[in-house]
Amino acid sequence: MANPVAEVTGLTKRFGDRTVLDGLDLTVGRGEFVALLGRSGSGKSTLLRVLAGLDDDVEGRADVTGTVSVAFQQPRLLPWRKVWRNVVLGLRQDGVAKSRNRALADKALAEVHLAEHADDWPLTLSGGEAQRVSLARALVREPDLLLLDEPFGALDALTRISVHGLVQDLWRRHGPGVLLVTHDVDEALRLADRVLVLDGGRIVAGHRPRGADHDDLRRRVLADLGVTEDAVA
Ligand SMILES: Nc1ncnc2c1ncn2[C@@H]1O[C@H](COP(=O)(O)OP(=O)(O)OP(=O)(O)O)[C@@H](O)[C@H]1O
Repeated sequence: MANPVAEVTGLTKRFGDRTVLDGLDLTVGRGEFVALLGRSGSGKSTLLRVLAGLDDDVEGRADVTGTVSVAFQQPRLLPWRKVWRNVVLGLRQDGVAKSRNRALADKALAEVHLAEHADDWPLTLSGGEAQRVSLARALVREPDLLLLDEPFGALDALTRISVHGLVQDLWRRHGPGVLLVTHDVDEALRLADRVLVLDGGRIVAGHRPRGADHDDLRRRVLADLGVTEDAVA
C-alpha cells in the first residue's frame, strides 16, 4: 500500500506462555478507516496498545508514521481539570506552546459541538458529552493515526448514532488513518473502508463494505467470527 500510516509485520505478543498476537500483518493507509473485529480476548486492545507505543515488549514490527492519538471506551477525563484542560492534556508532549492551548481546545470542542462546555467540570457532563470530549482530546493533536478502542460501546443507541455521524464527519475533514476496534459488526460495516477480522493472533479476513450488500456482508463477517445469525437474532 502506498503511503501507510501504520505498518505491522510479523507482530507477535506473548503474555507468559500465551501467544496473543502471532505473526500479525496489518497496514492502515493514510486517510483510511479500518475497523477491527474479533472475539473477546482475541488481542484487539493488545494490538492497539502496541500501535499506541504503550507496549514495546513484542517481536516483529509495528511502525507508525507521525502522531498517534487514542480514544478508549471510557473517556478517562481527569475530574479535577476543567473540560478544556482535559482536551489539551496531550499537547505538551507534542511541544505545543502553552499559550496556544486555550484556542486549540476551543476549536476542538467546537468541532464536537461542546464549545459552551469548555469551562465545565467533567463530572457535570453526560456520557455522550464526555465521550465527545475524549474525541476532541484525540483530534486536537491532529493525529496521522487515530486509534479508537470501542469508544462507542458504553453509549446508548441514539447517542451512539449521533457520535458515529460526528466521527465520520471529523474523519472526512481531518483525514487521519483510523483503526477502530469494535464488537459491533453493523458499526464496522457502516463506518469503515475496510473491515478486518482478528482470530488466532492474525488477521483472517478482510472486507470492503462501501457499495457492498450490507446483509450479505454481515453474514460473511459473522461467519468469519464463527457466529451464526441465529445466535445473534
Ligand atoms: N497485561 C496482561 N497480562 C496478561 N495477559 C494479558 C494482559 N493484557 C491482555 N492479556 C490477555 O491477552 C488476551 C487478549 O486481550 P485483549 O484485551 O487484547 O483482547 P480483546 O480482543 O481486546 O478483548 P475484548 O474484546 O474482550 O476487549 C486476553 O486473553 C487477555 O487476558
